[in-house]
Amino acid sequence: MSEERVLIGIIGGSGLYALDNLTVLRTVNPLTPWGHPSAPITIASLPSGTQIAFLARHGHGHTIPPSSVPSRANIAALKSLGVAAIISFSAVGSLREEISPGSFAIPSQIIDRTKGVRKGSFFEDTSVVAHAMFGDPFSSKLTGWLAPKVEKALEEEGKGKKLFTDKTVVCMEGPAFSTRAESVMYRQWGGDLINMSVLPEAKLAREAELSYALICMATDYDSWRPQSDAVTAHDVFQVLHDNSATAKLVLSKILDDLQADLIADGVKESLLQEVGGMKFSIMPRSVKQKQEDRDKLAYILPAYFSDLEDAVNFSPYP
Ligand SMILES: CSC[C@H]1O[C@H](OP(=O)(O)O)[C@H](O)[C@@H]1O
Ligand SMILES: Nc1ncnc2[nH]cnc12
Repeated sequence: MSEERVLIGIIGGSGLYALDNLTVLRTVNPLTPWGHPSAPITIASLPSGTQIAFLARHGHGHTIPPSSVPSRANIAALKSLGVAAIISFSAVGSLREEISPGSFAIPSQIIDRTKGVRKGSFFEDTSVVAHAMFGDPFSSKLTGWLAPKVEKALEEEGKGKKLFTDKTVVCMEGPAFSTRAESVMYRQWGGDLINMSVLPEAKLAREAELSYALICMATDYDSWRPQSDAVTAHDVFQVLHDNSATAKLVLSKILDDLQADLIADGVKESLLQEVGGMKFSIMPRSVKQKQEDRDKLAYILPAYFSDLEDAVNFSPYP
């Protein structure tokens, strides 16, 4: 398959609305069966020629609150462009003293504290039932690949920012921040970080068989520290700017390597381990499944739902 396919998707969260020093090739705004993404997606090229797709989760100008992010359209749109791996960024609160604001973290687990108001599955409202495997909600191969590279990039930046791995992120509904009691409770539950964005994004990436990793940038200590004021949006904004500069630097140092490893022979067994993962998650075909629903799902999973011959030849691998 052509190396020009856009394999890497970047989702920018609060404070990360665009990437610098890239050549913008075009912007696209695919109309998916779940609507348009949060914002037009920028297809940009690194100096090496590596192309990436960048999407601002909250829209340009940050107009979309966490509960209203069109995550299904976002993931479906990235998949439609040929993206195979997503690196998603999130501004998070820290639930641990050692994860000071400015620190970076790549979590391995999620605790779901959203309230059921977000559409959380591509299969919702269809006649097709599926249960994605989600015990390990992030791509362990992609997070394992990222960790040493991000750590090295942070060291090279020289600002003393640390990277934490194997952490648990609590995803709350918002938009108000947690109460002090909730914040203390999340710590007791084993939460290390807190945001409002990783769900259903991570679940949808899994359903679309995309490798997905989250890079968290701590902006505050949430509200569990008895001696400190409870978090405010102002606290978050103060740290966002510096964090997003670091995120851009990290990306500039790792994207070419990621592209190379995604297209390297044999890597499909590792970095893209999610491909094929839905095979045993979807209930067997039944006459009760509506054709229109199968057609809709073919947008993200052509290998299982497209009745066209093309589907046989569709390769999710680069
Ligand atoms: C601006 S504070 C709360 C807001 O920030 C985080 O956004 P994102 O994950 O997109 O960086 C958090 O999840 C909340 O949506
Ligand atoms: N304390 C916090 N709670 C939820 N989301 C956040 N994003 C940044 N800080 C946060």
